[in-house]
Amino acid sequence: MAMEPPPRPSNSLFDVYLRLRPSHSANAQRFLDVEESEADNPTHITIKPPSSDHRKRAIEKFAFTRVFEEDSPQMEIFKGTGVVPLIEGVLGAKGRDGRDGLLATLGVTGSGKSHTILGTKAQRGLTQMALDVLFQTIGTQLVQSFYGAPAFSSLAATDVSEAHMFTATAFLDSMYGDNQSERFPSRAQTPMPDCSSFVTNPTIRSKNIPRLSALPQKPSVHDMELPSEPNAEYAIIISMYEVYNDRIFDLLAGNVMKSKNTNVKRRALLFKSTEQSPDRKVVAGLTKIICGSLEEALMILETGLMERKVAGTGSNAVSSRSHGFFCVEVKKRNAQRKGPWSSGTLTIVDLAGSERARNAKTAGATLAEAGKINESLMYLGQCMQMQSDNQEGNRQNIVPFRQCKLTELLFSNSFPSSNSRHHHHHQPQKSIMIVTADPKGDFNATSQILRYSALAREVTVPRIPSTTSTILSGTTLKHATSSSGRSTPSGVLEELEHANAQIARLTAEIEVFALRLTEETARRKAAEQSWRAVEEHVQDIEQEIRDECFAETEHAVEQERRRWQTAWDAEQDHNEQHMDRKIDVVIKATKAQMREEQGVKIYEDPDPELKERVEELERENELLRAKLEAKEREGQAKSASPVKKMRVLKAKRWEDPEATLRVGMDSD
Ligand SMILES: Nc1ncnc2c1ncn2[C@@H]1O[C@H](COP(=O)(O)OP(=O)(O)OP(=O)(O)O)[C@@H](O)[C@H]1O
Repeated sequence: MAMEPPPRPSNSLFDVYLRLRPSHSANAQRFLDVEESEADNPTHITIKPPSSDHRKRAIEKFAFTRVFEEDSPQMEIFKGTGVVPLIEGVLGAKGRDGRDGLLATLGVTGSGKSHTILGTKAQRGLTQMALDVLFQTIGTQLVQSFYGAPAFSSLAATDVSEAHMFTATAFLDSMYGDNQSERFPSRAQTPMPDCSSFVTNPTIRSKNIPRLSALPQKPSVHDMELPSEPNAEYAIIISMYEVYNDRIFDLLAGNVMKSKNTNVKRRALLFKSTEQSPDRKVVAGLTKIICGSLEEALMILETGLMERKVAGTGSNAVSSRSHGFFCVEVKKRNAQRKGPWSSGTLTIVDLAGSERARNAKTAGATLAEAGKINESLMYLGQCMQMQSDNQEGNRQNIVPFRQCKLTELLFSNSFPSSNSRHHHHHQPQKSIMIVTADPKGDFNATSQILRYSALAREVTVPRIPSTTSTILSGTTLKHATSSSGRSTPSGVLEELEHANAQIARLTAEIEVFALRLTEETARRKAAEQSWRAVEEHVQDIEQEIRDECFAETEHAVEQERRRWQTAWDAEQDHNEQHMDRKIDVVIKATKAQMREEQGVKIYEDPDPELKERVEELERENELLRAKLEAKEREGQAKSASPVKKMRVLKAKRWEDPEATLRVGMDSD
């Protein structure tokens, strides 16, 4: 790749900075050098494989937006990497939406990512400085955000991500217990709210409470106030999550810290489009905290970091195994007219350290984890390479950011959505990547990161000093060179020299080819992997479609069956009725015929009146029988003989009028 002049206009979507850290090991060999620059700030570095590695001699040169050397303090990084313009973008121009900003650090484990972005016990990182500048700029224009304040409900209503929204005071109270809120007074002077979704666990209180006084105050940014809109009111909403094994976990839900159990099952969140945000994906269901002061925001940050650390101790206490996301939403609206809130988000990302799986003395789950980290960083590398190719203006490649959660979260806001007519007001996100490196650290891991993150790269192979000339320079033999081709000593030497030069050139070429081959192999593997991922995705989609089609067909078949059944039943009824009518007609016709032909008396079905009459007679009969029995009992009592009694009963035998009818019908 030809070397490009690197300092690109800062309005490009993606800037990549390199920060070198002072090395621990004084004796280790340095493999990275910063090139002197004619401009004020260096932009190029070269790396040479350590001399212990005899096989490789290629020198690689990389270009960055700017290179910060070992002695650069935090403040220089803050001012020199464009974080301040990023914050200005998030605040937005007058009357306009803010522009989303992304600040991320990338580097080998231990190269200084967390040091840069989150600071140390003694020094603040870029995150704390950025928060300070934000709160300082907004000053008294920050809204009252307590429960019941008009701003609180309107902010909660504006959220499109199905978030659980809390005020900082309520959140901190729920995390650390009673009365803690007095220690971090909100500008809003929040009354004690009802915060039912958090259950205070008194056992974890005192130990974990981050102490504000213990947090570093330096470097100070008190002289860095940015312009704000005079008649606007602002709100600052913070959320934090981590991406671990390609799954998203809320860092402010307090799951791990509250249960004390580091293996507590955490619910993964989805990155999806919601009902209120159909054209833009968001992390749905996060805990979001409305902050009333810088102190509150810092406490929230510490709380989320603690959760990340505690959740991570199960696997590795030292290195960050997850990608940490810290999001600051800045909302703005007219203070008098109120109206809708506009919004811009600053996302700060502490990426997991890249390391070679075989270097990590880990096994099982942790190894799989390392695999996931490397995989997601590899996808990130692909995206960054394509992005930088695109920015060079050569080609317009599609950046394959949908390959994993990490790249999706980092890049999906960087491009206009395919459905751009819906959110034309969203400017693409501006991103800053700070690559950290130890110039005396792990050569292989560092060079890999530099290769895919640099804005431009060039490989050269230095000429090897010819062995002949080395021999010659060490001897007193100084023959005149001969080009005649005769086998004079000087002619042989010349040929030898020539051959050696060719060997050196070919060796150099082989080396460049070997390097290219390694890269191409890595690219092929990456392409194969993404191909497999796409295939799996396609299979999933196919299965989904099959399932859907199956369900639909089942439904349609069932509906059709029911419709058919109803029709069949109706048809049956109709047929039966028809048949009955036919039988009636036949019976009537037959009867009429018989009457005509044979003069036979035909008994008709008893008509209803006759039936009533029969029933009446039956009842009467019943009555009479009862009377009769009564009389007989009376007679018995007067000592009539039993035989005589029987005779009386037989003589009185009652006749069933229907029997007569039945006889008539039988003969029908
Ligand atoms: N520029 C620097 N100046 C001084 N000390 C530094 C610098 N960068 C890093 N360090 C120190 O080196 C150690 C490791 O750095 P850090 O934790 O930031 O690495 P990391 O890249 O975040 O690692 P991991 O991927 O494991 O999280 C820390 O003690 C940190 O303070």
